[in-house]
Amino acid sequence: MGLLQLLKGQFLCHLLIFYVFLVSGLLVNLLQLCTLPLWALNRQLARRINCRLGYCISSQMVALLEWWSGTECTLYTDPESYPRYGKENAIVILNHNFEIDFLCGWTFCERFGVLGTSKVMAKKELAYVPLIGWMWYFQEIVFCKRKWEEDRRTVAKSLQNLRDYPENFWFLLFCEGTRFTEKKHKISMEVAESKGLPKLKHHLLPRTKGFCVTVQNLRGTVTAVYDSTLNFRNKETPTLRGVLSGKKYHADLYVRRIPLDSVPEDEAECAAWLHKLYQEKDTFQEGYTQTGRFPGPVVNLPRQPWALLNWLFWAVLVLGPLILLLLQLLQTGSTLTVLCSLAVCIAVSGAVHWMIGQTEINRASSYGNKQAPLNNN
Ligand SMILES: CC/C=C\C/C=C\C/C=C\C/C=C\C/C=C\C/C=C\CCC(=O)SCCNC(=O)CCNC(=O)[C@H](O)C(C)(C)COP(=O)(O)OP(=O)(O)OC[C@H]1O[C@@H](n2cnc3c(N)ncnc32)[C@H](O)[C@@H]1OP(=O)(O)O
Ligand SMILES: CCCCCCCCCCCCCCCC(=O)OC[C@@H](O)COP(=O)(O)O
Repeated sequence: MGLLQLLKGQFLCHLLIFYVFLVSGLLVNLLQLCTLPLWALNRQLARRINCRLGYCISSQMVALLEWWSGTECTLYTDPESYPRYGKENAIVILNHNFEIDFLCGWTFCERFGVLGTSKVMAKKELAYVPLIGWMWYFQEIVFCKRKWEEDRRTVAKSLQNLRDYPENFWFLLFCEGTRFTEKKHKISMEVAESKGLPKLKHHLLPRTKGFCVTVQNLRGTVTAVYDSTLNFRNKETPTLRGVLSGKKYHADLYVRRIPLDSVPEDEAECAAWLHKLYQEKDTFQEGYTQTGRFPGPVVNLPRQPWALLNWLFWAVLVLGPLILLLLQLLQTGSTLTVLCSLAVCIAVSGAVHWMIGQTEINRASSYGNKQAPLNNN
């Protein structure tokens, strides 16, 4: 093991990375808060500023994946569709099997220049995650409670807001609604059976309402659906803790561009269209399991330096004062101040632990663990 690899496993390094993330993230959140009056004066400018501020936070996680862990991301897609990526508004549909799938999604956003504007239909609980959740508020992320009676109005309203968004965006939907577990899979396949739908091997049965309401509200704004299927080489199950410890993974993403015009307008037909899409996705996953690759040619997509440069900028800005403070502490600090500093370190590492915990499947919600009543329209 090289020295660098040894360093990457050290707790102190993790603490420093998280310190930069935490302090810069709080500064960015504060700047975002300062843009509040601007929303009333010039909404489009406020949005553009918040995209860039949000980028300062999310790209740190991308830098962690691309530059710290060295994870490689390979894109399988049709070369004719490729030039459109990042140059149009799109709804992205992704399987939800991995703890870092959102991070791989962000990496692709970064490579196509839409990281700052990337959107997702996220569970409401994530709105309260410090830094990321707060940043999302200013990025006009669509939150749902996964209770259709409550979501149908709020989700449609948030989607309507995106209709005059000033920059190209990708709107991510994990239609399965929750991460894949064996138990959730078994239950959702019982639902599939009761609805007379074919069983899926690698996916949960998709929840169709969020997709249909998205298509309804973003028709005319979004031009395509990017049907994306993610998998990792060597049957790896990547984790954010692994990434933080410098473990290198290899992600493969298969993307099909489907013009939005070919998605039916009628709700029942739209739902049936989505079920059929998931049956096809299941075939691609099965193919990957058998052959270790997706169909279609590979597009070479090198990582960009911007995420790393952004991290270096914030590191210089916030680590400088920390080093000065620590030196002062060593020279003049009483036992009490040294103990207080230790307590701060422990609090910071507790915060890391809690935030990373949000990504862990073994701490996933119980959503999908029991059959919701059928026909809850
Ligand atoms: C070129 C490169 C391309 C791509 C790059 C890839 C990606 C990059 C893109 C963007 C990146 C952006 C951001 C990423 C960063 C971070 C994201 C991180 C995390 C956020 C993700 C989440 O939080 S996921 C959870 C929240 N989201 C969702 O749930 C969305 C999907 N859900 C829905 O659509 C739901 O319908 C709903 C939420 C709108 C409403 O929920 P509710 O529970 O009320 O659902 P339903 O009404 O749909 O449920 C009842 C129907 O479901 C049937 N049923 C009952 N039990 C089950 C069961 N166990 N399993 C399946 N189905 C079940 C029931 O029969 C009802 O059926 P109907 O036929 O009546 O609908
Ligand atoms: C650069 C330093 C990085 C330090 C680590 C910071 C960690 C912050 C991570 C917080 C990001 C949280 C995003 C989690 C997304 C996610 O995976 O949500 C799951 C939901 O879809 C479904 O939830 P569930 O029903 O529970 O499966």
